Amino acid sequence: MSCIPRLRVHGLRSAMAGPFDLHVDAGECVVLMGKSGAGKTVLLRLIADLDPPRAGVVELDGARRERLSGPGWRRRVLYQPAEPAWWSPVVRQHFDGADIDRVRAMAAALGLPDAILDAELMHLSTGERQRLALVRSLSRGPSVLLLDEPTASLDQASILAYEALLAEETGKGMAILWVTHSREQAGRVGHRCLTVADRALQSA
Ligand SMILES: Nc1ncnc2c1ncn2[C@@H]1O[C@H](COP(=O)(O)OP(=O)(O)OP(=O)(O)O)[C@@H](O)[C@H]1O
Repeated sequence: MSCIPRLRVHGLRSAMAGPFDLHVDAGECVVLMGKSGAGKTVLLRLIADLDPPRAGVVELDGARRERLSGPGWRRRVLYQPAEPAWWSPVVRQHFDGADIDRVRAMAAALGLPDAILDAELMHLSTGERQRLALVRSLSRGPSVLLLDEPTASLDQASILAYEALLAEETGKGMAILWVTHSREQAGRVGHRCLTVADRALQSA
């Protein structure tokens, strides 16, 4: 088995945050916790190359981020914000090019009806949109998924289904960095837990 981590972050900093050093192995789920305003979203956005880093290295399977285009990197290292964006009125329009049978299966696993693909986003609940955001993320086959409080609007049964679907994906090798405020959730899903404070990682 390779000892190169799926995701390696070394000395990553922006003008106002860091340095951050961490790694996530293939098939691993690392939980990020910390007070509101601690810098968790800032870290995920730096890793996804959505905000410009001032220094540091980010590698995917040993290859530096600079070797890929920005969009190419973000397809492999996919950031799912706490409030995911939708750019077309109908759900199905966000799944162009996706394996629609797999999309249907994932939606069903999250308790969403088949007909939801033809629904208008403005008619869906926050929790339905939050579950669809995960289906959309997974349908793109990322190597690393950066999840920012992804289950904040869900009931307990939906949360457990959401976690189970992600456990299947880590079982196939996907790596996850998962921001949550729930200690119970961290205990269920996290192989390891890191804490962010004052816009930097706290040492364990
Ligand atoms: N682009 C920016 N420029 C300046 N300050 C920023 C920027 N983005 C975030 N911040 C600040 O950095 C701090 C950390 O924000 P961040 O969104 O990472 O917090 P968080 O840990 O994700 O909090 P929460 O749990 O509430 O989502 C906050 O004080 C925020 O105002």
